[in-house]
Amino acid sequence: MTPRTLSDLHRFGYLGPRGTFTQMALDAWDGARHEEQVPFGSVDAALDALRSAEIDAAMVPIENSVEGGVSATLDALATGDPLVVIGEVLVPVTFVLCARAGMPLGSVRSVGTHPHAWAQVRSWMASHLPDAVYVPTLSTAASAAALGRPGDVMFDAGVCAPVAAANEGLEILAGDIGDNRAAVTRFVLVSRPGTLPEPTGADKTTVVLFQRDDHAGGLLELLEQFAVRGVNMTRLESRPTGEAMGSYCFSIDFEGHVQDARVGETLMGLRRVCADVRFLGSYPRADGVRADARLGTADHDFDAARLWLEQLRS
Ligand SMILES: O=C(O)C(=O)C[C@]1(C(=O)O)C=C[C@@H](O)C=C1
Repeated sequence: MTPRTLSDLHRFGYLGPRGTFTQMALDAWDGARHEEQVPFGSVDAALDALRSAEIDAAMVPIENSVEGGVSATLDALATGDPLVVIGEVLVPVTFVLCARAGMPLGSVRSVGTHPHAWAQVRSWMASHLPDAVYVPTLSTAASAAALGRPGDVMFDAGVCAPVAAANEGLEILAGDIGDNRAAVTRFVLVSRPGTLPEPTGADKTTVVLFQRDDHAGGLLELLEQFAVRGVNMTRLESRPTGEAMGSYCFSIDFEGHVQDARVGETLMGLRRVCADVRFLGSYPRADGVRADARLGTADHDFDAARLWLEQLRS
């Protein structure tokens, strides 16, 4: 397969409709700003379109600093035809409560928004609209779009980004209603295998690990592979495989690029002790933080050790 480069990507899917935080992430991605952007109703729909080559890449949410991992994304990446992460974007999230013109805050009886957004405004809702019924929507902007369409809606107000409310001509009933003002969501740009960004020295790698069997110290065995090679993990989540009660896989992000010796050695170690290792890509970190190799774990340390072994064997 001819490797694709980032400049070969022209059709970008995202969790829509327009005005989602995911679209903001896509706009923040340099290579996508002036390319075709295609909204999808769900993360699954965007990733299915990517797998069937309808689009070249998809921007999807993966992790929020308050609410944690986005299960729909983690599960869709852990199963099905392989996809790879080729970049990440961090977006600060601020929410507004909006409604059609003429709806006073005191009359709001029901609120629609994405479950991740609802979790981030729970305290505000408890103190300002304690009796409001929550109605889940497929994204924050989907709640604004429903309010903006003529006809009946299932809820009186929506929680979304200010831009989504503005797009639909809605009134802001309250601004900046997030319980944590520093909330940030992390988005990943996903593509089909064949696109591997070059190492930058400030990279991350994502994998999903499937254990061989359930035994005492099984997770420790996996973690040791990282520890002994000085590889720092930045996210670790267990997700049910769906096969049986108690059957879990581990979704992990860690510092470094597959081209780094210590990352390569870690992946080989994991491959030996796991039933399966799904490689989900190496890509530049959005925060640009460089990982310093611990003493004895730099590329030249691994080269020197390999040379030494070769000499012993000859
Ligand atoms: O609904 C949106 O606007 C999204 O982009 C999704 C999403 C998420 O899945 O976490 C993104 C950011 C916010 O944390 C809330 C919702």
